[in-house]
Amino acid sequence: MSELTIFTDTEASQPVWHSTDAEAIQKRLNAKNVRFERWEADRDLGESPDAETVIHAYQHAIDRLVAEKGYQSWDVISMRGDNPQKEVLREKFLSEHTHGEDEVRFFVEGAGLFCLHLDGQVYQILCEKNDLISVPAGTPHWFDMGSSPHFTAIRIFDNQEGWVAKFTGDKIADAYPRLP
Ligand SMILES: CSCCC(=O)/C(O)=C/O
Ligand SMILES: [Fe+2]
Ligand code: NI
Repeated sequence: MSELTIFTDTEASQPVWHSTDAEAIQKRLNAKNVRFERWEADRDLGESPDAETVIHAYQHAIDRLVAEKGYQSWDVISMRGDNPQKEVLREKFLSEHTHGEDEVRFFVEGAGLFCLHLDGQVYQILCEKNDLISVPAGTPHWFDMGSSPHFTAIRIFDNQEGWVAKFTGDKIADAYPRLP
């Protein structure tokens, strides 16, 4: 179940708001210009799908986003607990960063925790299968995949280069809850 938990950016131990209600989550996020929708991730991808399989299965969803917003490229990130890169990648995404474009992600398997640093607050969104999220360009954020990751997400970019991040150097992520 998707969840949103909101903290102030000065008190990491006491949430100020929490919900698992998709409509309430959407309302809160839309108020911050964050797009959050429940799409349908209903294709059978097998145990450990490669990128081509995922793209092929969800070309209709990619086409819809491209038609809507003119996005230019996409890729697939798929993580499992046995990935030898899991610790390195977890650390990388746990460093607060920004992108020069909206961060558009469609979760087609599993779950991961997006943490947005917005207007003096921290929005922790547990995104799961079926969730489409789009975080505005320039929003400081981090992402936790947990110690035993299990997710597949399609990443849609408004550039030809794909994933480009600017790390803020702020250690704020260290203070906030993470996935087990
Ligand atoms: C579910 S995609 C996570 C990795 C990533 O692309 C990113 O930018 C995290 O902030
Ligand atoms: Fe990011
Ligand atoms: Ni909860």
